Amino acid sequence: MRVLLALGGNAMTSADGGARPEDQIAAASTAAAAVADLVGRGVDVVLTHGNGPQVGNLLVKNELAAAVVPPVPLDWCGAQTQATLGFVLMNALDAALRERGVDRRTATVVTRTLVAWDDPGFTRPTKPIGRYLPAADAALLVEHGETWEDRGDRGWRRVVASPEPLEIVDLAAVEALVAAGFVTVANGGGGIPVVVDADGRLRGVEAVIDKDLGAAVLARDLRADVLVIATDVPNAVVGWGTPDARPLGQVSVAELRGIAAEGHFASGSMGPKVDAACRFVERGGSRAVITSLQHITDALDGAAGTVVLP
Ligand SMILES: Nc1ncnc2c1ncn2[C@@H]1O[C@H](COP(=O)(O)OP(=O)(O)O)[C@@H](O)[C@H]1O
Ligand SMILES: NC(=O)OP(=O)(O)O
Repeated sequence: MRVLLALGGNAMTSADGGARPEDQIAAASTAAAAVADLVGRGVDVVLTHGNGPQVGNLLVKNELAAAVVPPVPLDWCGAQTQATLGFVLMNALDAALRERGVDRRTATVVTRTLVAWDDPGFTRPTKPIGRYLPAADAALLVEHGETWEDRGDRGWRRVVASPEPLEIVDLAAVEALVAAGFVTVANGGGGIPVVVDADGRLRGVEAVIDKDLGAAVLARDLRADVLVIATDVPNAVVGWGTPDARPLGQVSVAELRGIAAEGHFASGSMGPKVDAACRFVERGGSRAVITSLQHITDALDGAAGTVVLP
């Protein structure tokens, strides 16, 4: 069985959202243990990951240091997060595989994803990145031209352009590594967004793709049997935050689309996960799962998580 496992930003930082190197190394180690268990059971795992906290933090560093060293654009920051998180994940995976006596190598592909130059996402920022701030601090940055959004209890968060992922440019490289037996990390942060210029060249664009929507494209193109979206909650929940909250177990894609249309899944968090799971199944995937890292093995056995079926 081939599984495309998408690790959320929450699986790559500490429980309180900490993104210090030690937080990320510890979180990667927890995620790697779950992945190595699956690989040890004979599951063919391809990994992708979020980069929202990390890419937002890098952007801030660039902006603060702009008077001293040349700042780099957001797509460069995205590429840097793929490399850094790939490196952290490979170290963690190598150790977890070795501890279990599983003889598999790891690799990371710096992956570009094609987007349309005229995607409406470029004019209407929707992707939350970086740290949370109190409303008053966010208001100061809005005065400087940034777009910030109220994200509820945790505060305000910067939002940036997030175009639709159309095609994984480096799919062949990912396929070659997977076929050669590497546990492969690819398309981190949904892929580095690129457009085709008039002269046919690829050029990076300043945006952050939603990693769950990118994962749905990669899972389809790798002909994965299952897309697993790992986050910090065991299920997608109908009536989230209300006394009538009800975790979803097995659900058909048509039923889940109907529930989503009623507004049960927040944009920028559970909304894109549900959309990605539905897209994968609608495009021929046999199963998509939304659950927490702790439950992925049970979820693959159909005993946990929100399992989306045709
Ligand atoms: N209907 C819902 N069911 C479950 N979780 C929800 C729902 N609506 C919003 N959420 C929030 O979505 C979060 C997961 O999304 P997100 O924080 O973007 O995850 P990740 O960083 O792991 O990709 C949960 O922690 C929860 O707070
Ligand atoms: N690129 C992206 O969707 O990252 P997060 O999952 O960390 O928000």
